[in-house]
Amino acid sequence: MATTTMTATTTTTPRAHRAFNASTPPTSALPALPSSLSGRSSLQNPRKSSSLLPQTPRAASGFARPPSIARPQRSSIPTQSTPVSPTRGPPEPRRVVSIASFPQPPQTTGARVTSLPSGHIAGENSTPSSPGKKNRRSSPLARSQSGSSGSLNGKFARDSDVGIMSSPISGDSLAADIGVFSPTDPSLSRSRSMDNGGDEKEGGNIVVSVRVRPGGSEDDSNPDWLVEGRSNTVGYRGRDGGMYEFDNVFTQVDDNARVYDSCAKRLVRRVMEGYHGTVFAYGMTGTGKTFSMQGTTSSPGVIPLAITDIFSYIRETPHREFLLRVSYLEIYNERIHDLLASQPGSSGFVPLDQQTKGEEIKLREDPKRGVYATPLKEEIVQSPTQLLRVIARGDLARRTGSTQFNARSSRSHAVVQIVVESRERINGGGSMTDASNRRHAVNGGVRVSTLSLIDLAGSERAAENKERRTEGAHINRSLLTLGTVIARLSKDADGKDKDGNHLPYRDSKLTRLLQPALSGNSLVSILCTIAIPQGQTGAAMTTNISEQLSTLKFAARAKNNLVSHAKRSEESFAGGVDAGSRVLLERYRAEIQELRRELEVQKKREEEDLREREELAEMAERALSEERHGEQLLEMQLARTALKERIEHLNRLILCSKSSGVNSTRNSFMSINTVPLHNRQSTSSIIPTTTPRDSTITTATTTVTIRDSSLTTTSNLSSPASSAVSTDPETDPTATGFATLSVQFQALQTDLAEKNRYIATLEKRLLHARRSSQPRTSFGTPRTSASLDNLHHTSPITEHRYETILQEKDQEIADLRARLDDKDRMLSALRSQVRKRDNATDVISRKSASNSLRRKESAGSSSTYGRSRESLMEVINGGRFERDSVKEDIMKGMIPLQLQPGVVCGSAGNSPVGMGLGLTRLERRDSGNDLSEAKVKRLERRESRVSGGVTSRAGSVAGLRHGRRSLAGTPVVPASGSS
Ligand SMILES: Nc1ncnc2c1ncn2[C@@H]1O[C@H](COP(=O)(O)OP(=O)(O)OP(=O)(O)O)[C@@H](O)[C@H]1O
Repeated sequence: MATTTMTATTTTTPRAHRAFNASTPPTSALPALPSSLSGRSSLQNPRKSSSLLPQTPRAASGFARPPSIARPQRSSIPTQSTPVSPTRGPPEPRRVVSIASFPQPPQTTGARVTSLPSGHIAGENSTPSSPGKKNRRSSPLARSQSGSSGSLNGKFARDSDVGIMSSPISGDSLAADIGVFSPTDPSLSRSRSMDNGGDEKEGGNIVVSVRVRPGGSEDDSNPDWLVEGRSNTVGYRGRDGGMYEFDNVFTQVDDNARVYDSCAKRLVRRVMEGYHGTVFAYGMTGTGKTFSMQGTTSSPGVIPLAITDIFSYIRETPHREFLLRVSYLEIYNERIHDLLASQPGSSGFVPLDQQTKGEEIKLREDPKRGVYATPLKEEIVQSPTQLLRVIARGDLARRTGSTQFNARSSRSHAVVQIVVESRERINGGGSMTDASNRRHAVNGGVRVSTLSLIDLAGSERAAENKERRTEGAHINRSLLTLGTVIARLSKDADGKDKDGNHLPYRDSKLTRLLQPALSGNSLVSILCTIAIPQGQTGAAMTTNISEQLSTLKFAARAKNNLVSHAKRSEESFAGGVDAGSRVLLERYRAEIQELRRELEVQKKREEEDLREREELAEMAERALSEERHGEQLLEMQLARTALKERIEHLNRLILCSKSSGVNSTRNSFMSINTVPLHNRQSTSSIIPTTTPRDSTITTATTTVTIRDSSLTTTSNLSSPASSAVSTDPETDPTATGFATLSVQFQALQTDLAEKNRYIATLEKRLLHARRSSQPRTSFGTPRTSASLDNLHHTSPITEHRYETILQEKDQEIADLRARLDDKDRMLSALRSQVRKRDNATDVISRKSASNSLRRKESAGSSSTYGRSRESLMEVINGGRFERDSVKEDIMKGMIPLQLQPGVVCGSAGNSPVGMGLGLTRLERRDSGNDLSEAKVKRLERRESRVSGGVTSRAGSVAGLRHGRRSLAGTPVVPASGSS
């Protein structure tokens, strides 16, 4: 942005003490507050402690008060030296530099407005004085003059640090030509009272400072001006000039941090303690008011630094709780606008003609609140960042425009008001965010204080632009009113002029708004900004110098006339707080308590709800678990039943395999086999568990036994003697064998039916188990599925058990099926045997008939024998055997002949095969088979021989006899012998 000649050439920007970023406020601890203003040593300021600085001698006391501001008093400079404060320790040795030693100004002083008289401004032989600010404050000019020899040496001394060429002037001439306006001793004493922390004293709460803006050129010097930061003096040697002393004089090199520390920091702290405070910047346009109040990112001004300090104070004061609210207004053309309510443009700078005017704010007066603007938006802020953002928003809405001296001139008075409410806390040490600490906060009074930070619009004498002129007129009028009010203020007449007349606060909105501060209810810090005129000539220079002098005079009046008897604000208590009270802290506290109560109620309600929900969930869970339990019970029952049945079944099997008499004796065999299988359970209880493999073996054994029984029947074929017996079931062992087979058959039938039933039951249950588990895994509702999942996931053992049971069932079914097959085979074998038995019976009966016939024939008739033989062969070959298999078996000798159990015979006519008594199992003998074959062949051969010759007939008969004897059980005699 372009600047005017005054600003565009600025090259030396003071460096900030600390970096500052509005978006990221410093969080680190701020430097400790100075204990008192007077306590600051000049050593803290490098500039002031610089040995290069021209040192002014100290005066013992201040100046006498000038009779009028318009005409500064001439040299009534005391000569005694400055007393050393006992509290400050030994004074710092100072190099006394007389202003007379300054180099002479150039002779061509066209730029200088006035001709300064020659002479010394400071004595060379001044005594060292304390560097303390307090001492320095006490009439620097007086000090300088008291230390001087009374005359200026005619030389100019260059204050290299300040950059001001000072003209050597005599004290008298200085007194005559420079308007020396100094706050007199009484006001200084009041200033000191604030420095010492005496907050109840009448004076001392007004701080007036002057800041000199750096010039545009490298050589900021102007021999007509004296700016003495060390002695807080500023003077002009020209016409209407004078030397002024203030609480603070900031030179061109002083930065914003130093300005804040010296003129606002303590005031801010006092505000936090409950005092009202006002800081405002006054000066001609372009002299650095906004720069001082707002600052820049690299050099934050009074407002951001105050905000930082406010929050630092809150952090450091745990025994109180605070509430901050901020408002931001501007007085533009004598109208008040709420800068927080207006909507600025998206860009930072909004031209005046584009800016919308917000609702006009009226000023009201209240005995408690004083003068206040309404309606005004107040925002409650909780952090420095938030507060800075709010103010930055207001800055964007502020009216600015270009003036001759400032490209972006503030065309309005801007007032930031920060209301601080605070209240003591009973437990002091806790955190504000700690709920328990907040709960224990004492219900004490709330203290309300206001910090007003005001950036006034700059006064401007001449403006070319009409709009600027209008604005300037308003600005100037309000500033004039302000000056008038301050000029007419009387320390002794409370809020009235010395004649007792009311002060014209109402003549402008600015003075109206500042009334509480100006009338003494507030601590006040006034920062007046000036710029040493440079590069101007003629009327412009004259005007400019006049403006700067006017500012100095204003500052001098303020310092001289302003009175503050600010008291710490009273605490207002909760009892008196109504809904419209300003004490928001109390209202909020009440609201918070109310909300907390509501929260408690809500919490209780939620807890009840939760409890109810939990109960419901518990019930539902219980129902679900009952259902699940029922299912589990059912499954367990099924499993148990299946297991029981399996045990029973196994027991049954065991009993079968373990029956002691089954394989030992015939009787036991018979007794076992005659007892139906299903009735054997009574003896099973004593038998331990066995395996299915055992049962299979047992079954196989049984099968063999049955086969043995069938052999009995077959053996009867060649035993005519026993055939008669065998027809009698009571006595004939063969008949007994038939009965056994029949009983066995029945028992097996029964067992088979039982097994079938058992298999059917198992299959049914298996089907049921699969059906009940299938929907849960694939088609079940989410809940059922979930319950199954629960079952599965929470009980893998159960799942595994079911798997095992199912596998066992399958295995069992397979076993049973295998056994069934065995039974089937047994049955078919039995059936086959039964049929064979029937056939055999038939054959035996036929054989008996044949034998009787042969006996008849053997009595002497060969024809009879021939018929008998034929009939035998007919029996054998004539197809009277119903089944070829039996015939073949007999023919091949596959079925050993057994007359009775235990007796095995070979074929007739051959050597005896052997006798085995007590054998229950007959094994096939190949020799026997061979014998049968041989026998048949022999018979065939003999048959051919019979047909061929008689001699062979006798042998055949003998053979037959032998065969009959064999069948009768007689010892076998070799056939050859008989023949
Ligand atoms: N101490 C300083 N150091 C560096 N630059 C400064 C200083 N004071 C003022 N300036 C610069 O001078 C210009 C004008 O300053 P500023 O806007 O603060 O003046 P002002 O008094 O507020 O003017 P107006 O009354 O017109 O608003 C700005 O560019 C600012 O940066």
